[in-house]
Amino acid sequence: MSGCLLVINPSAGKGEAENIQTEIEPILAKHFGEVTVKYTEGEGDATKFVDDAKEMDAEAYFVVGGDGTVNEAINGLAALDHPMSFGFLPMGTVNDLARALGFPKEISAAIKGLKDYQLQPLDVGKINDQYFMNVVGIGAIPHAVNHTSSEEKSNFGFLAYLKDGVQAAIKEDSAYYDVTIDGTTYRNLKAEAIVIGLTNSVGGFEKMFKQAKVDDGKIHFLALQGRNTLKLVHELFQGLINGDISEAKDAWYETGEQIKIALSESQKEMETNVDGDPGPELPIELSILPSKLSVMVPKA
Ligand SMILES: Nc1ncnc2c1ncn2[C@@H]1O[C@H](COP(=O)(O)OP(=O)(O)OP(=O)(O)O)[C@@H](O)[C@H]1O
Repeated sequence: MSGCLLVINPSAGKGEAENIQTEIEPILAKHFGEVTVKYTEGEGDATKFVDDAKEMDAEAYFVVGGDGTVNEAINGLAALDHPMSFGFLPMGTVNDLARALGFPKEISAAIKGLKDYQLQPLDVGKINDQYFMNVVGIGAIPHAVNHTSSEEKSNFGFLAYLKDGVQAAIKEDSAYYDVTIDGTTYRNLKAEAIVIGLTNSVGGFEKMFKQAKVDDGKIHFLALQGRNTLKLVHELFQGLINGDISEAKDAWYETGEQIKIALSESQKEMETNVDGDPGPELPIELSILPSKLSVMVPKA
């Protein structure tokens, strides 16, 4: 095993991703030897290119792009029995995984830090037949995210659109769920929104699951119940709730390794959002692949 496949999404990071190539390529060459560069052209390329890396017997697969590109890369790597080392430079607007891994905020500092990286084990989540690295949302929040254009998001800011979207969606999206966590089934759980996370950074907010570690082998499950959901969402995202989320009124927090979620009988369809993009409709089955990947983390 040697060499590195460097995959660049030229549309990420306001067109800056291409310029990054000249800076990162020599660093990767020093670590892994020969570097082969590929540019993505559209959806799914960062997943497909993992096959090329496997054929090359590459030691590392490195992507430059936003969370969408990182999620695609993870979908390719997690399907391998023995994935090669994974690296990335966060060029998106949210960069949840980089936040969770404690990357420096400045991209130049992240590049510098990769001269002397460390390999961090990383859990990967599975939802039905796809993989996720960070978050699955169900109910009011994904409804708001899935139905808001990116212009609206950047014009009004994340919290503003979330607030409006959640407010509108809560009226119609309060639903009853059957949830099975590690073999125990809870029936007719009423919830306005469900958030499932693997790391402490959800949608750019770093205090949602304070105690979550990227390699704790756990899925963190939070159901928000009651009329105060909107207030609770706000407080959680702002980190206003002290201590454990499980102490919060109207919130039900659990962790598990296998989680099934279905709508209780005869209800309408319910959509999900997976790592920021629309995901499968319910029912869903989630599981955790503990320390499935080894990810390059820049040294501070
Ligand atoms: N050459 C290209 N031109 C335009 N779009 C591309 C190209 N290559 C990949 N894409 C698209 O870019 C998307 C991923 O973008 P990116 O990595 O910036 O993630 P993101 O989720 O938009 O990030 P964020 O929301 O954090 O800014 C994929 O959906 C893919 O279809």
